[in-house]
Amino acid sequence: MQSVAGTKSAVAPAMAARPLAARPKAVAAQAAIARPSFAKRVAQRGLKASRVESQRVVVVRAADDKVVVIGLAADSGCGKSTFMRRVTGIFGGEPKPPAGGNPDSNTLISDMTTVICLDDYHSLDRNGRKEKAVTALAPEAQHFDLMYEQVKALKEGKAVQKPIYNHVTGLLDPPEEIKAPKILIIEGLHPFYDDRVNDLVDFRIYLDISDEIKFAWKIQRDMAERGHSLESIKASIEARKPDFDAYIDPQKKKADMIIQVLPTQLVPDEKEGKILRVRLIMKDGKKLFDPVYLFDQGSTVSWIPCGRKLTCSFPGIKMFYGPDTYYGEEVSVLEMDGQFDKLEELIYMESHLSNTSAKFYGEITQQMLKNASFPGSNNGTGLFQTIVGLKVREVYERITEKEVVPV
Ligand SMILES: Nc1ncnc2c1ncn2[C@@H]1O[C@H](COP(=O)(O)OP(=O)(O)OP(=O)(O)O)[C@@H](O)[C@H]1O
Ligand SMILES: O=C(CO)[C@H](O)[C@H](O)COP(=O)(O)O
Repeated sequence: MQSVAGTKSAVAPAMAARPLAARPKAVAAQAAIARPSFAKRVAQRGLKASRVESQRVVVVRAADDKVVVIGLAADSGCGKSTFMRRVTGIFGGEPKPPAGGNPDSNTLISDMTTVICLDDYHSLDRNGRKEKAVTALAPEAQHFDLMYEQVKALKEGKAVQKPIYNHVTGLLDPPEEIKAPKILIIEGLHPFYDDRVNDLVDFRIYLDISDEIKFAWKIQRDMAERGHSLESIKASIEARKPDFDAYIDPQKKKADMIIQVLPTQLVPDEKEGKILRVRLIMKDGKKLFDPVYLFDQGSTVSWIPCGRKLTCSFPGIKMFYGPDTYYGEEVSVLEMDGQFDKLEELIYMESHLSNTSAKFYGEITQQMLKNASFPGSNNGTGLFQTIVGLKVREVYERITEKEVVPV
């Protein structure tokens, strides 16, 4: 079966839904010429027409079969797990590892989504990396051929036997069966590194955490929760840095949306990562989603929402929105510096945002309140992760032409 869902020429739903009579005459004429063979193909394969394009008909798989692939790239310890909980929560169901499987599985399955961790495609286990003196970020420590074959197979609706990298033992465990979900999320270090894998991804997200903040979060987790020493955390960050710069960071250029987390500008020399300046960088002109805007699309807006309608203690909140360029591409940027005092008052800010992909007034605030215990819920990380989660839903709906009922 053919699929155009992974290409940039993916069908615009508005066009697909447009009746022939409403289309320009020349296009309708081409459609008439193309119709017999097309109808034959539809009958033979159970396909449906989606677009008539200059003398040829592009056919997509029946909407029921489509697997939408979402990629999330970030370094370790940058909040991927938290982000995934926010995204999958939008689709409902509790994400769980495959039932009855390996207790150290990295996979999370819920009603509509399956999240696979690309660490499972490490070709070298912990000992192998030590022997070859390479980090887990190096391309030679990944099995990109298998990653490509399996993501492709899942996208085609087939089940795969995916390896498991066991983070407890540092070994590669026997594989687990993964069935094709509606939404496949591939998260990890290299979702966009290999062009073949990258081309299979419908929507690309990159979490860009600045060194200072990454360090603060790592200390918080690895010292407090995993008993590592400050020195060992510093050494591990330093050891990974050259490969991070060479292989992981450049992937952000390919992302559709980037969540950039920086130290605040509201408090001079705040380095503990308690108050954050978070930027949502959204590529313009994409067919599968619309960038969010504040007040007026395309304008440059600075806004301090604190006052009678939004309670702010020191240092307050500063919002920014405007057009920009990112590695030579046009983007829209939405920025939030500071943090909320009362999460329920977020509704005030939400009411000034447009193109959020929320299905009802207050959906963002509702999601944020539901996940209030997650890290980052009082700042731009939680807010923008929630918005990106709604964009994942929008992308899914545009590709499949199916509506997701909000949970
Ligand atoms: N938005 C946030 N604000 C504050 N702290 C955060 C935020 N997101 C994550 N953290 C902290 O950073 C640490 C790492 O987060 P998390 O485990 O979600 O990252 P990860 O990318 O999934 O890591 P890994 O790939 O190593 O498993 C956690 O201790 C978490 O509390
Ligand atoms: O970058 C990582 C995860 O994203 C890990 O460092 C990598 O997967 C190796 O894991 P471990 O340190 O458990 O052997």
